[in-house]
Amino acid sequence: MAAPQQQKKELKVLSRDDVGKHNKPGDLWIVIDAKVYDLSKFAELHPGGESVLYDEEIAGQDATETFFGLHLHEVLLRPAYQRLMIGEIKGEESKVVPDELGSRSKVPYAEPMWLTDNYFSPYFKESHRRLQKEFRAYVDTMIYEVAQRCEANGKRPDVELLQDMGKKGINAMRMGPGKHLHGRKLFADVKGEEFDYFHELVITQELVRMGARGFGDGLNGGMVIGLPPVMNFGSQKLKDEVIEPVLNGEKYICLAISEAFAGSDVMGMRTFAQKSEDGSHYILNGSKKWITNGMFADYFTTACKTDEGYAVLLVRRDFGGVETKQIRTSYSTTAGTAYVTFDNVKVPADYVIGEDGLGIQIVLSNFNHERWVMCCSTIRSSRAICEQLLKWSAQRKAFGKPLNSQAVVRAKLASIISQCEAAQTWLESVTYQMCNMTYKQQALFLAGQVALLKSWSTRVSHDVADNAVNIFGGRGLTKTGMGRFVEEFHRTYKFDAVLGGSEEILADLGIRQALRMMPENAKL
Ligand code: HEM
Repeated sequence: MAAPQQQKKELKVLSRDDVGKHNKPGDLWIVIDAKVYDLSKFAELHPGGESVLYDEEIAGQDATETFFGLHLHEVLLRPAYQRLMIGEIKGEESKVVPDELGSRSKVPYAEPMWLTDNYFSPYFKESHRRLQKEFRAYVDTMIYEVAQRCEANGKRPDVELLQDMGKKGINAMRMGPGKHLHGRKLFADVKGEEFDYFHELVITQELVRMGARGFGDGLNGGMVIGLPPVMNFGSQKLKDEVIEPVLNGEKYICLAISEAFAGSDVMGMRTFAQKSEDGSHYILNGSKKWITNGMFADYFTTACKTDEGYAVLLVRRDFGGVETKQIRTSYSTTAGTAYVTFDNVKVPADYVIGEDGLGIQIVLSNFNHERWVMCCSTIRSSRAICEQLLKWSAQRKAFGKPLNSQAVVRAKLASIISQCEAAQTWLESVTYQMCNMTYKQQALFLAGQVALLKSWSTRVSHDVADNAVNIFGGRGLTKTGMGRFVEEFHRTYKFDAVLGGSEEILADLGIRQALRMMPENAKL
């Protein structure tokens, strides 16, 4: 996960004896990793308290080991704390060097195998690798800080950022391969005609490394699931009105399917659209719940019942009668999760997406891809937590030894790392199938695979989150400091286990699909 970078500044060259003379209140220096910090004024502001700094093993001494047992290295890189650095110890070099922005981690298993030195992959070609490299640099330099800020203050992601992503073709790439990319200028000079699901996997997996789950969904999560019905089934008029403004970041869209009355059982929905006698419009009434980006969406891709069965309507906020209320979920309000009510909304008949009566097919056609995107993200987020654990268990000492010297800790690491590797390998194999199948074939042959993969991936996340908190201890339950990524993951991994079909429903779907395909001669 990226962090601010070290700034260059002129430092005094000092000896340990020089430092040792500054060891009391009002005159306090310490050494951390061969650098000298003047904490004289900071001591009383120190979030960990003043007294710990005056301990005789800390004040005027080398506090490296103690410091790294209690803080993330990024603390030292914050500009406010960089100013405390006044010197360096003569003849000594700092050992802890932060990863360059955009670089790959050298921690084993921190990157998927295809991205790790000395390993090979049949799937990822030069353009995937170029995209990964350039997009990681973009995420680290342009998105990371915004993500942390919005995750904390709950405000929607910066419109300027979404528009910049629009200009660079990133929003369009997040919609997956297709004609919408042909001839379009894309990020990292990827050719639209060559863009495949592995490019999309790269973008999705790079985005979630930030560890800010609410922000990740706020960052046009609604577009990823709400725009495909318009792109795949909408009339030319709707496509012309909606697609480009949404991809440019000028307008926002969300998918409004789930209700207080119906979650995974979409057919149980109650929102109803009554067609007018002259057929010119519908009157829509009902409510939708847990609608990602609903708070700031201009368009709502809305599933509802009609006299024909089910339909999907494109509802514009400015039709009137649409109200959105913020739902406070366990992740940040930056995702704009809304409770949406439609109160006698007059929807022109040409805002039906596809045909009235075919709503369920449209809704279902979107699910496979949506679930696959969730697999990409939950599997990569789990890996990012494994990286935190590998680092923490090497850095933290308990009972006089690093945590990783305990066999029980190593056994936990072995179990969750193996699961992450297996999940990524399955994901890449499914992705390869997607690259070689039509959308229809995917629905036929991969719905079960994707359902099982998603169901299992979130079981893996569950195991990772559970073990991560146990290894991090209280810090894994703390929103600031060393365990903040673990705390955030533990609080939010369940979103993937529930959204897009809950774990149990999807596991069952996977098996029902398999049973349907059982050969006749294998049935008793
Ligand atoms: C440049 C020097 C230091 C800076 C800038 C600094 C900064 C911080 C910050 C920002 C926190 C809040 C938690 C976090 O964000 O990680 C914290 C907590 C803490 N610090 Fe420091 N600190 C420094 C040195 C030290 C030293 C030398 C000690 C040695 C005892 C220490 C002991 C603690 C403790 C015990 C906590 C509470 C940790 C917890 O709740 O888990 N700090 N410090």
